[in-house]
Amino acid sequence: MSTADMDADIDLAFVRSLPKAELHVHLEGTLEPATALACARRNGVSLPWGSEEELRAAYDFADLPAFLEVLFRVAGTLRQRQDFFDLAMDYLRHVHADGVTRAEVFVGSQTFLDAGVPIEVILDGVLAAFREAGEEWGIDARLICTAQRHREESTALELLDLIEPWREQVIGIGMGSAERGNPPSKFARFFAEAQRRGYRTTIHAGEDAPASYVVEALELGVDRIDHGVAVADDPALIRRVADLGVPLTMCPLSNVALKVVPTLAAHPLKRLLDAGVVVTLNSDDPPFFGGYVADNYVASAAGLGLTRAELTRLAENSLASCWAPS
Ligand SMILES: Nc1ncnc2[nH]cnc12
Ligand SMILES: [Zn+2]
Repeated sequence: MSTADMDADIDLAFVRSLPKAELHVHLEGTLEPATALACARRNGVSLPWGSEEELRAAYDFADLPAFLEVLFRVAGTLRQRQDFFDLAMDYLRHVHADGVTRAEVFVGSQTFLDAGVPIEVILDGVLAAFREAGEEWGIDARLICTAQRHREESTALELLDLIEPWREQVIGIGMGSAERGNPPSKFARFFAEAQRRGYRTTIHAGEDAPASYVVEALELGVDRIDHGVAVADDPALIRRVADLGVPLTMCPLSNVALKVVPTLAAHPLKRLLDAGVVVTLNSDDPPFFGGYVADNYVASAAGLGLTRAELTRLAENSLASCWAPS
């Protein structure tokens, strides 16, 4: 069998056999439609979708803001410690089967705090699941607390104070939500304060906004960039990101679903990988975008003609880019 033939049959089993880290996944974005509806019933939360079919039909997004509207609504069904525990266990069970040995998971607490859920219900539920999954499956799951950039910087700083009692159990601070109009520089004090407190930092940049947002993110001294698709538009920035070795946590299925790129074949991840950028593959919000982390590897391989060697490199990059002490 020629090398080309061997690479043509890349399948889920091969991808799952590669040890890998998932570095870009939002816990609330792992909520499956059936679970969301069950949580809504149990917690007395009303949703505009009455059935799983109706909810799945809503997963057709014009862009990032349209997706965020649905995500925040669906995430609002999570209210109890058990909801957070079960959600984290379900996600970790799935990605353990995908070959994930380390998961660094975003939790966007502000959505839940708005609904009156106490911070300890969120964090203790999630952290208990991380411990149990570690004991049960040997997976190393860690928590990254994220702030939402559509809010004022003061609210992000308040979040840092709120999570202070969990400082030793939170490995990093991130930032998501509506990118355009909310540039990284808006949160300069927040990221400086997070770094002063000893956290690693990461920020969504260059997903729904131009390369200049990634430049601003680099100025904040973040350790990783989430997405970074727009890096590909600027040759000087490609070189800079490659030279700095700042990893990009890319999410190809998310980028297609949110119309960041028209098709997987048009995704710049292979071009960036070829240019020496530390590219990693991740799922973002798996049930919303049609796939978990291994599905992102398989779909990218099919769309871009990635070889087994390239997929192996992407998996190796993910482990090298995680925040475990080396
Ligand atoms: N793709 C994404 N971009 C920004 N914020 C998010 N929150 C969850 N998914 C997100
Ligand atoms: Zn994301």
